[in-house]
This record gives sequence, structure tokens and C-alpha cells, in this order.
Amino acid sequence: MSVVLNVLLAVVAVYFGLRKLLALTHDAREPPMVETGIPFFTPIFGMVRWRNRYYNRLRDQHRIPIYTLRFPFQKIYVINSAPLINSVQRAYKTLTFQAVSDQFAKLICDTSSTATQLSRQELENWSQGGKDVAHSPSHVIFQGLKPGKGLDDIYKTMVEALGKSVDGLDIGEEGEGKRARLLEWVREGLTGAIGEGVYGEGNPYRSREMREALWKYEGGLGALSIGILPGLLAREAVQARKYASDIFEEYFSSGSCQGGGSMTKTRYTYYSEHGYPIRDIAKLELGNGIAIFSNTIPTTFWIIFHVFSSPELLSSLRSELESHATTSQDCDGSPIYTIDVENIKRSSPLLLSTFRETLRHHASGIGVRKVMAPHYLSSPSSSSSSSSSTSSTYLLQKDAIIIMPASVQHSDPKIWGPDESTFTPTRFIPKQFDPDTTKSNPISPATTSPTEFSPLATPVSALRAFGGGTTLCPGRHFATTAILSLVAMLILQYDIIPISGKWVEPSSEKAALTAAVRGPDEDIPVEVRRRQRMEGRWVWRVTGGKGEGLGIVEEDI
Ligand code: HEM
Repeated sequence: MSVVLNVLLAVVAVYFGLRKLLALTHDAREPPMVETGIPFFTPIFGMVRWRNRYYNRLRDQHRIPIYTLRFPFQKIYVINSAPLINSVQRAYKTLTFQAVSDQFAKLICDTSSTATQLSRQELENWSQGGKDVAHSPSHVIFQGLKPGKGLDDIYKTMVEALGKSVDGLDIGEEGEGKRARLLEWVREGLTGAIGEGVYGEGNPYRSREMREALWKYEGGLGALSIGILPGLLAREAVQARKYASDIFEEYFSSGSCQGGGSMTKTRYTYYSEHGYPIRDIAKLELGNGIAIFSNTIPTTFWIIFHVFSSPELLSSLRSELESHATTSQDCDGSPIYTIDVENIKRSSPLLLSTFRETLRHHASGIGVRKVMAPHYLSSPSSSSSSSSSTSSTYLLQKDAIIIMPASVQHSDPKIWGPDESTFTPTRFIPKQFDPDTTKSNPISPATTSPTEFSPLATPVSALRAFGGGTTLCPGRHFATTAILSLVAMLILQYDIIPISGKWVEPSSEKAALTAAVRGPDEDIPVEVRRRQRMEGRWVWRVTGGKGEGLGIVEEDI
């Protein structure tokens, strides 16, 4: 009995000890603490239980603009308020993304101490640099992604490869459809085509083994990022990383990278000029595969799902896209339809709106920053439009982590209206857009009611699928071009029908917490049939965007 009593007393003592520790290590000027039931452990249980939905639950439960979660040895400030997010983005040198991404890169890429030292030095130089330094160090490395000739050249190769891969989706016997697994097909089609544009003739992802190594590596990122016994807890990923790094090392040391696209060449030049060993350049390139493919693939899967599961939307998109095709004749008299990808991106408001709505619906990036020095955070005085704005000022302690979950912003009825949980493909169509074209169009701007929420009236940071501020995803133009081109090709050339006879939206419960776009838990077996209408040869052109980017997020606009 006395043993039980002693154990109970010890538990009570530890509990009150931990509560005291919580109180002593929390300054009243910091954001309020929540989830303190079992000090330091309730947030862990919450994350395990609710996964990506945890932050939305806490927002609904507490209704406060910012709060503190206490983990063992780590404070996390979670921000719900859009104006406070704007303030975080403005203080980009004190509240830094690069410090977190460097640490993550080290864990997942297993770079050498030389590379770690070099990136630390670069971060220091950047944070102490004056006005003329880049807004984000990684934007220097990724200059090759800036809209312009280099990117257009990547698009040309990529779009040509996408066109071939979509033609290969063809029917088997006459009148029969070809069966495929949707996610698997998207993954294969995109990796192949993007790889051609990015890596050129020597594209390592032409090999099936290399593509499989990338997926095994991606599957182990969660375990690798914990950094404990990776050889044991992430064995498959570690082996795949070694295999793929060897191949990339050969790609760079043989000079094949000189035939690659602007992104590959500028990254290689940057790293080699800064003294990174070739082995590290190879490992970082494999890590770059995660940036390139991990979110692009699930986004493509979801937009295809939403488009093909809604006959009205599919029909409206077909009308919109067909209007961009010019018709000519092949030597045997059969029709050739030519479409410029620029028209798909710039003159297809319903497609672009469906794309944004897909991102709003499925993006789950958590927008991480590290507090480099104590900082007082308050809403910008101009931000009075949101009801979640606050005039309070919060102390953020050095070394704490800030999280700004996209899903919290993307599901806020104050921003998006009472239908925030419904997939509304027209949501992002500018209200002034050509109402005359909408008469024959069941899904169209004209069907929107005058009271509908206009996305242009929302705070700048409301659509956060690509992050925001100085670290806004530099790959957004690239990803948008790849996704919209592929989806337009499918819409115009194929019918996609689920084998089960009914489209059912798969859950995303198993998606990695690190994913910026949650993938589906299950694949969807489908039948792909060539459309009866507009049968003929399709030619996809890339004339280039005169160096202009596409207005994807509100910062671009
Ligand atoms: C649908 C596809 C994509 C989504 C949803 C996405 C999303 C994101 C998000 C949420 C961030 C974090 C930004 C922040 O916290 O402020 C980010 C950063 C980044 N993304 Fe993407 N991304 C996509 C595609 C790509 C592609 C195709 C590339 C490269 C070709 C790329 C390269 C990067 C890089 C380099 C960063 C780091 C930016 C920095 O350090 O300043 N992304 N992306």
C-alpha cells in the first residue's frame, strides 16, 4: 500500500513540479499558453491524435489570435490572426525561415560538416547584411526559377514531355479505356516530364529505380527529420538516399548538369562557387526533388479529382479551354488543335480559380519560422479589416518556433464566408470578369450571389498554400505551369471515370505533417477514355511569358 501511495505522491509532485516549471519559464508578455493539462505532453498527444487538424481544433476551441504550445525543450507560438502573420513576414531577419530550413536540410540530406558550416556562415552574412542582400538566401540559389527565358526553356521541354506522356495514356482496343491508378499515373507522368525540363538529356529520373528511390526517400522524411537513429528508424530512406545521391554525384561530376535547365545550372554554379563538396551538391539535389515534386504531385491529383468528379465543372472548363484552340489540318486532312500554354495560364479564369480553390482546400503547410532574437510582435496598425486583428503586443522569446498553419487561414469563415468547407471552383474568379461569357455556363461568375465574399477583399496572407512574404515559394510559377498544362491536356483529350463507378474523395489522414499539400491516403483506380469530341492531334506550344510571372497568390497581384 505504501508503495502505491509513494508512487502516487511522486506523480503528484512531478505534476506540480512541471506546472511550476511551465509558469516560471513563461513570461506574462508572451502569447497565452494553451494545452497545459499535462504540462509539456498534452500538445504531443494532441498532435498524434489530431494530426493536421490539431491547429484548427485549437483555433475553434480558444478563439485567440496567437497562443503558446509547450513541448519538452521547445516553445511553439501558433498564429491564427492574419494581421499578425503579416507582422511576422515583415520581421524576416529576426523571425527567420532559413534557420529552420537549413536545420531540416541537414537532417534529411545528411550533408557534411563543411556544408553545414558554409550554410551557417551564409545565414549569418545574410542576417547581418544591409538592404541590398536578397530577401531570402534560398532565393539566390533558386534564381533559375525566376520568370524569363530560362524558365520558358524548362517549360518547353516539360510541356513537350507532358504531351507525349498524355498521348501515351491512350486507349487499348478500340472503344476500350485504359485502366490506371490516378495518383500513380500523375506521379509517373509529372516526374518524367518535369525531370526532362529540369535535368535535360541526362535526367536521372528517366530511370524507374531512381524514381522509386525518390518515393522511398520521401516516405522516410518524417523519421529522418527527427534525427534519431536514422539508419535504424528510416533504413529504407537512408538506403534510397545513398543510391540516389550516387547517381546525382555522377550527373554533376560528368558535367551532364550543363545540359540541364536554368534552375539546375544556377544551383550548381552557386554551390560550387561557394565551396560545397560535390557529394553535398548531389545530396542537396535529391532534397530539391522533395521541393519540386512533393506538393506538385498531390495538388495535381486533387485538381483532377475535383474537375472530373463534377460534370458541370468539367463541361465549363472544356468550353473555356476549347476556345483557346486553333484548328489546322494534317497532311491526311485530319485536324490538328494547337494551344499555347500561355493562354491556359492567363486567359482561363475558371481553371485558375479551380487551381487556387484546390490549394485552399488541400494545403496544409505550417509556415515555420525561428525567433533569432527576442522580438515584440503586434499587428500592423493598418490591418483593421479582419475581426481577428488585435492591438496587443506579444513578446516572442529567442529560439522559440513560430507556426502559421495554412489550414487555419484557409478554413476561416470570417475570411471565406459561411461556405468555407465547400469546394467552390468559382471562388477566386474576379467578380468583374466578363459576365457575358457566362450565360451558357452552369459554373460561372454570373451564378455567384452579390453577397458572396470576394477573395480580393481578404488580407494579403489569406491564401497561404505557397507560404508568404520574403520566403514565398519561388517554385510557384513552375508548379502552376506544370499542373495547369497537364490538367488542361487531360480535360481536352480524355474522359476519366472511376472504376468503382462513383468518385469518392479519399481522406488525407496519413499525410506527413511536413507536407505542404496533403496527399490522398488511397489511390483511385480509373478508366481513361479518349474523348469523342475534338479527336485529332494536339500540339502544345510555349511562346513564353515575356518575363512576367503569373498572378497566383495575392502578393503576385
Ligand atoms: C504545388 C506545389 C508547391 C507548393 C504548394 C509549395 C509550397 C511551398 C511553401 C508553403 C513554402 C514555404 C514558404 C514559407 O514558409 O513562407 C515553399 C517554399 C519553397 N518552395 Fe515550394 N511549393 C510548391 C512547389 C515548388 C516547386 C516546384 C519548387 C522548385 C522547383 C519549390 C521550391 C521551393 C523553395 C526553394 C522554397 C524555400 C523558399 C525560401 O527559402 O525562401 N516549390 N513552397
